[in-house]
Parts: sequence; structure tokens; C-alpha cells
Amino acid sequence: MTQNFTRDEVLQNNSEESLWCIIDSWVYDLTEFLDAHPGGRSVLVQVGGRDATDDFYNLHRQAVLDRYIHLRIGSIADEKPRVLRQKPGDLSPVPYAEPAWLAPQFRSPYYNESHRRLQKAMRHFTDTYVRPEAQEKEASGQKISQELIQRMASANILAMRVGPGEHLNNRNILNGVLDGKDFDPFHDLIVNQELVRAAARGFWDGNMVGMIISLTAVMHHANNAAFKENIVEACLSGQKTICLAVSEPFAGSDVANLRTVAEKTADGKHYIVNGTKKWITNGTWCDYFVTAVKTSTGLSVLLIERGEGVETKPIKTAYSAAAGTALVTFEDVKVPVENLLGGEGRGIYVVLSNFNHERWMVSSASIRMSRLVVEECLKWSHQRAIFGKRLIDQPVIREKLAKMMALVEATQAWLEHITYQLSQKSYQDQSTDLAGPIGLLKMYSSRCAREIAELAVQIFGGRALTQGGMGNIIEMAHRTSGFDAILGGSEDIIGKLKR
Ligand code: HEM
Repeated sequence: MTQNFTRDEVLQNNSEESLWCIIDSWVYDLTEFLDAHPGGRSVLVQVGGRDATDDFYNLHRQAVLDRYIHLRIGSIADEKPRVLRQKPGDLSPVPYAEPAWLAPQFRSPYYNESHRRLQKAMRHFTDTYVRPEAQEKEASGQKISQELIQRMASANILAMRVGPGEHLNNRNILNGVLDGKDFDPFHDLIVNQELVRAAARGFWDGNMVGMIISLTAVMHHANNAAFKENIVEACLSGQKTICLAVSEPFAGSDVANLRTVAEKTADGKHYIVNGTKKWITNGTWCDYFVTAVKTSTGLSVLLIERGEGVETKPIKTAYSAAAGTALVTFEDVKVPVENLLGGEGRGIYVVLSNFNHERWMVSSASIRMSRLVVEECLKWSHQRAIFGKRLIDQPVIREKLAKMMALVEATQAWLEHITYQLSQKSYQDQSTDLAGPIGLLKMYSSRCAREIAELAVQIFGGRALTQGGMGNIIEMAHRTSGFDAILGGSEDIIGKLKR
């Protein structure tokens, strides 16, 4: 039961001894909060006893009120809140905040009921479990918790993150919303795009991106069935973590010129590995490293387990340490020959085999993050008043918003077109026909993401430069949107792919 007050009663409480205000028909007692308010006490004293709804929303996001719910003491009798509240799992009512297929007025040929069920369940899961932890870990730079990994493993979200394939057969997804054998590229798209909404770029990479880009090498190229099953099960059940170790200080995208060496022992039972890997996503904490090495016959790929001679050091990056980006050194590391993935000297095929999925994933994440930026800008433009008008009433702002919306809609439509091609083609045909289009999509969507982030900074002004408060998502997107032009192959190189 909330207590009801009249506006006159609130008005009596207008001094520092008892300071109340009204926000969206709710009554807040700010007396004890005066000294703790991050915006200072004087601004609160100025609104003592008054309706502070406009002042509040001119500066804060709704989530602030949820965080300080204990300050709420009641509501104004016969008045109803006007601000819409979203519950975990809800779609956003903001125009263009959701991909068109989720808008009730549009139809799409690509999505069926199973996609809608999965979207709903993933949205609820992300809002409830992923987003709160992502925000916390993004700020603290800590590793994702084992509890969340375990929760994702039990719901088979870890298995979905690797993409469609036999590993999903007989898996019950998110308490029965989907049978794993029906999982297709559009389900994959949904999982990716929903998880991005946690709005924490470092954490997004920390949330098993290493596994997405490396475990497929074990699934498709391990030469021993029992070995493969062990590794895949350990990773999909959340007990072990795995990452891809290809790039090096001397050779980033230039995979053919790596310097990490693997020499076979005289008895032919082991390789001895020496070398350094750089920018290894999740490397700081991983148990397994899918590692590109030079053997006497050319480029090869080995699964190396953390142990004697393997050292990892975190690299400070422009995004959060929650990504676990590492420098990895191998010094006389003894690796059994059974850990060879693919044939010796045929490592290029192993490395290339996952690039299409990785680049497609990077694009889908980048496009969804851009949409989140658009949503933030639309909300802010309606909340924020300046020069006596809301931002949305200024033509210069509306023009920016129109540009941003068009870029997001166009890239999502292209992404869905390519996702449809993925759903129709064999793996072999995907490799032949889609490497070029996916490369171009990644190049273009990462450029659009940077443009959208730049425009958003102009809309948010100084707030886009600070990591807390209203502009935090814009600050994060602006700082990190350029990464997608580099990860999974630099855009200058993949832009050269012809078809
Ligand atoms: C229940 C009432 C309020 C709560 C819980 C609250 C909480 C906060 C918090 C957490 C911040 C830090 C930035 C952020 O996270 O957004 C902040 C900043 C601020 N608040 Fe409040 N606030 C309240 C009411 C008000 C009101 C009524 C005003 C103005 C009359 C005000 C003026 C400010 C200012 C000027 C800042 C600094 C904003 C900036 O960085 O741009 N606050 N407040």
C-alpha cells in the first residue's frame, strides 16, 4: 500500500529539515539524501515541496529512480504516472528501438514462432541476469562470474553462441522454447543481438567471445573423437574456457607470416611450442588456446592447454578489462600430437573456417549496439529541453536522428538478407559465396556504427564524454565502435574480398 498525499501536503515539506518533491506523481523524501546527491544539495533544495518531474528527466535516466526507490514515500492522490516503465523482457516502445520484425505493424518473411519465443526468452534472460552483471563488471574490469557462465550453460546459451550445428542436437534451450536441432542462423542472430543489449562492450567480448571463435576449430577439425567430445563438453558445460590465439606482435591479420614455432620431438609424440600471441580475447583466464603455429610443413593449429610454459598477461585496452584481452607467451610448451587440429601444414583452412561466422557475428553485434544508441538518442531528445524547446523539436537534431535511423535500418536489412543466405547454403557454399558479402557487411556496418556514435555524441554533448549518468551508453559506443573495424580481420583487408 502506498501512502497518498495532496500537493499541498508536499508543499509544506520544503526546507532542509524536511525536503520532499514530486516526480511523475510519486512523492520522494530527499531530506536524508541531500548530502549524498551526486548533483549536489542546492539543486534539490531549489525543488523542495515542488513538482520536479521536468527537472529530473532533464538530467537523469529512469533507472536512477529504480536504484533509489527507498526514497519514495508515496504518491499524489488521484494522479497516475505518465512515464512508461519497462519490465525485464519487455520490448521498447521507442520507435526504431527494435528491429522491424518485432514491431507489430510489420511482417517479415524470415522469422517464425520459434524465433519469437527465443527472442522473448533471451530478452528476459539478458535483462534479468546479464545486464546487471555486465554493467558491474564493465566498470570493475573483472571477469564474468562462474555463476553466470553456469546459468548460460544450463540454459544452453553457451551452446547456441557457437552457432548452428550438431552440438545443439538433443539440447533443450531455455526451458523448452526451442529444440536444439531446429536452431538456425536467425536464432543465432537473435541470441547475438539480444545479448548485446547488456550495453557493455568489454563485457560482451568477455562473455565467451573467445569460445565462439575457437571452439568450432575443435568441433570441425579435431582428429580424435574422444578428444573432441571432452573439450567441447567441458566448454559448453561452462567448466572450461577456450580462446583463439592467432594474432602476434609481428603479424595481426597477416596470418601466413606468424612466428610462433612448433617443433616435433624426435619420438614424434609431441610438439615443443615457442612464441608470443597478442590481443587474445579472453586469454587472461582461458584454460585452452586454439593456437596458430609454424610447423616444418607450414601453418598448423594446435590446441594448447594452460600449464607449464604458458603465461598470460592482461593488456590494457581502450575498453574494459572485463574482456580479458591478453598477451600470451609459450616457452618450450610440450603439446601432444593428438592436439593437432586439421592436418599438419593445413592450418590456414582451420583458421579461415570460422571467419565467416565471426565476421557475421561482429556485424550483428555492431548493428544492434548502434540501434541501442539510436534508442538512447530518441529518449534523450524527448527528455532534454534546451533554449526553451525539447531537443526533438530542433530541426538540426531531427536531421541527425533520421540519418542514424536510416543507417541502422539499412544495415539490419542487409544483415537479415545475408543471414537468410546462410540458412540456405551448405557450409561449403557459404565459404565460396558469402565470404565477400560478409566481409563487406562487416566493413560497412562498422563504419556506420562509428558515424552513428559520432552523431550521438553531438546530441548528448558533454554527457557523451562521461562514463556515468545519462550519456554512459553513448560514451561506451563512441569509445569502442571502431574496434569492429579491426576484430576478425581489419576492414582494409576484408574490403578487398571480391565476392
Ligand atoms: C529522487 C530524486 C533524485 C535522485 C535519486 C537523483 C540521483 C542522481 C544521481 C544518481 C546522479 C548522478 C548521475 C546519474 O546517475 O544520472 C544525479 C545527478 C544530478 N542530479 Fe539528481 N537526483 C534526484 C533529483 C534531482 C533533481 C530534482 C534535480 C534538479 C532539480 C537533480 C539534479 C541533478 C544534477 C544537476 C546532477 C548532475 C547531472 C549531470 O551530471 O549532468 N537531481 N542525481
